[in-house]
Amino acid sequence: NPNYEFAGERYTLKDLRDVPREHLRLTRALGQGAFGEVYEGLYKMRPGDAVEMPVAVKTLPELSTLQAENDFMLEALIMGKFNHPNIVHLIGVCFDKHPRYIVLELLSGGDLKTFLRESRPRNDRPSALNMKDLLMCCVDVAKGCKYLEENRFIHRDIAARNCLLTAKTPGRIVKIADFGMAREVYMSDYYRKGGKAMLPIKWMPPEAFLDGIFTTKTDVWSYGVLLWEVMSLGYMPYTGCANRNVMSLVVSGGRLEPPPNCPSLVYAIMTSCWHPEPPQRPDFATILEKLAGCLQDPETLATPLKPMIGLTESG
Ligand SMILES: CN1CCN(c2ccc(C(=O)Nc3n[nH]c4c3C=[N+](C(=O)[C@H](O)c3ccccc3)C4)cc2)CC1
Repeated sequence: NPNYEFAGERYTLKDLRDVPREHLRLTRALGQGAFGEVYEGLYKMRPGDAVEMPVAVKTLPELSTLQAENDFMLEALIMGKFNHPNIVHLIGVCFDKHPRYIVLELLSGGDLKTFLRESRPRNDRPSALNMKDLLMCCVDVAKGCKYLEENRFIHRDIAARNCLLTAKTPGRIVKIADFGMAREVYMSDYYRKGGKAMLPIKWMPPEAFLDGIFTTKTDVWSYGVLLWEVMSLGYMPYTGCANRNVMSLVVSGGRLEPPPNCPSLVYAIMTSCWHPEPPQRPDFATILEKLAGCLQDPETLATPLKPMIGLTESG
C-alpha cells in the first residue's frame, strides 16, 4: 500500500472502505456526461439487501497516466478524511482493477453554476429563487470552507462549478464536491500560465498567481468570487476579460463590480475577501457571521433578483 503524505498527515489506501465491484452497478452518465466519467449508480450495501443505495461513481479511464492514477487515488484519500454535511461524502473505492471507481454520495441537483444560470428570471417565469435562497447557498459553502480551514486543508479551487446541490428544489443543500477532478468541465475557466498546470486565475488572489503562495486566505478570496457568481446568478467573473488582463487589473487594485441589485451588505463581504493583504481578509467564521447578519436584514432579504443585461457572456 503506497503511503501518501498530505497536509502533514500520512494516508494509506487501507483506510478507505473497499466497495466490492459486484455490489455496484452503473445506471447512467450524470450531467449528460458533461462531467467526464461520472455516473449514477446503485450500491448494494450488504449482499442480502433488497434495497440499493443511489450513488455517484467517478471512474478513471483505463488508459490513464501514472500521474492521473495518483491524482485519482489522492482525491479519494483526501475526501475520505473529511466528514461534514457541506462536503460530498466518500462511500468507498474499487481499486482492485481497472476501471477504478470512487464511490461518492449522490447529489441530484447538479452543479451550482448551472443551477444559478437555469434559475435566472425569464419573462415567462420570474426567478424561482429569492435573495434568501441565494444567501443560504452561500452559507452552505462557507460552512464547508470553515471545516476545511479548521482542518488546515487549502482547497485551491473554490468556485460555483465545483459545488453540487442535493436538489434544485427548496431545502436544497450545497456541498463542496470537487477536489481536483471536475475541472475539465469548465476548461475555459482555467488558464495555462507558463505551460504549468491550468489555473483558475479569475478565482485567485495576486499572491497565488504571482508567487504561487496558497494559504487558507487563498480560499477566502475565491469564496468572495463565488459570492459574486451566486449574486450574478452564474455569470463568468470579469465578463469578457481575458485572464492575463484580469491579473494586471487585480494587481493594480481593480475588483469585480457589484452584480445588479446586489445588496450592499453582501458586496461588502465580497470586497473584504478581496483585500490585497491576505491576513486582512476575514476567516470563514467571520464570513458566516456577516452572512447571518444579511439573513437578518429585512432590506437585504427584500432585494429582488435581476440578472445582468447587455453584455452576453461566455462560459
Ligand atoms: C437537469 N439536470 C441536469 C444535470 N443533473 C445532474 C448533473 C450532475 C450531477 C452529478 O454529477 N452529481 C454528483 N453527485 N455526486 C457527485 C457528483 C459529481 N461528483 C464529482 O465528483 C464530479 O467530479 C463533480 C464535482 C463537482 C461538480 C461537478 C462534478 C460527485 C447530478 C445531476 C441534474 C438534472
